[in-house]
Amino acid sequence: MSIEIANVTKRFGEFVALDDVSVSIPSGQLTALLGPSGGGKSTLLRIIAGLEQADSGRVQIEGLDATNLPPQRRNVGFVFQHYAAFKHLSVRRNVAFGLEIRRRPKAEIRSRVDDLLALVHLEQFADRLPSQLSGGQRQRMALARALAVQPTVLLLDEPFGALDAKVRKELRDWLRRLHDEVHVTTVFVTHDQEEALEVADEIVVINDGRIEQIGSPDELYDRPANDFVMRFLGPVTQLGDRLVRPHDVQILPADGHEPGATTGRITRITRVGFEIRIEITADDQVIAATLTRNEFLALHLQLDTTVRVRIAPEIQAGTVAVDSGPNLPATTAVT
Ligand SMILES: Nc1ncnc2c1ncn2[C@@H]1O[C@H](COP(=O)(O)OP(=O)(O)OP(=O)(O)O)[C@@H](O)[C@H]1O
Repeated sequence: MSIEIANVTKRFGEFVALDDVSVSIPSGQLTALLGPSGGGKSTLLRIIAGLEQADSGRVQIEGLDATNLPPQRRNVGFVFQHYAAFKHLSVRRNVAFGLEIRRRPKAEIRSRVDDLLALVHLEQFADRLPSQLSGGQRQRMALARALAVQPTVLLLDEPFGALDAKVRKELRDWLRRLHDEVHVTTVFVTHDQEEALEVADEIVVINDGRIEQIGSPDELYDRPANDFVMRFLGPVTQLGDRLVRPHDVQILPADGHEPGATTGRITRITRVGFEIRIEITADDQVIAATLTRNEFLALHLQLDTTVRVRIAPEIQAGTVAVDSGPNLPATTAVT
């Protein structure tokens, strides 16, 4: 294990930001800390970095007890959402900075910086100033700079958070490919479930200062530990007393005899790109289902059609019992 967090608690005044958190982050993987705003993700990352001290608990990095070490002795590299580059230095000098202050030989610095600029595809921008780069290019420069000193661990706090959706998506793919090349243990904070599901090897879901679940994207999506994780990772709907993904709701003709189905009436049909979203009202419950266009056409569904719905039998494992509270709106996702 590369990073071991044991029983870490952090308070800000009376407020408990992290409540007895323990997690092991494996070496060489890309791990996402995922959760809603204010849940404690950044605080945990900053405690790993040494930028914040835990009130109690321990932090080990590659076998080294880092609990009381200052950031510069932890051998971690970090990148934040708003990266503070040296404005008056070229891209090349920014990337070289950590090596220069460590007084590495000039030839070594030059060759390492060339390699890094190639890795982040910024070779042709080496002599520009940071202000002459796009936001995405600047974040790539920040990553190259963090990697320059060969950190044991790379910590990224919403590194693409300030960029527009398209650039975010490009950088996300690019981070995955970069990681496949470099394999440095990487922990990144995100509140975007799609980003975590797409990029991470492992996801730690943090909410309200506690860990809700740790697992691979598939484990979390297919076997959520609880109501919270299920809602946070994607749209859900309630069928009877179960939470289920709308695409796991099966719509059947009204005259069938399949077990476990509820009769209802179609009260809304919306087409969104390749999927058709259908609302079925059964008793007082509004159930959301999504179908592909072909499934929809095959079923000859229209407004007011009476149908029967059930959770597709093969996916019972991917549902959770509703914890408490009133009926949910048809589709909800915590954001
Ligand atoms: N220096 C501080 N002083 C007081 N409260 C703080 C401080 N830093 C964080 N907090 C509080 O601790 C809680 C957790 O903050 P943290 O930044 O870790 O959350 P987060 O999950 O990263 O959220 P976000 O995605 O919004 O950054 C928040 O309620 C925040 O207001």
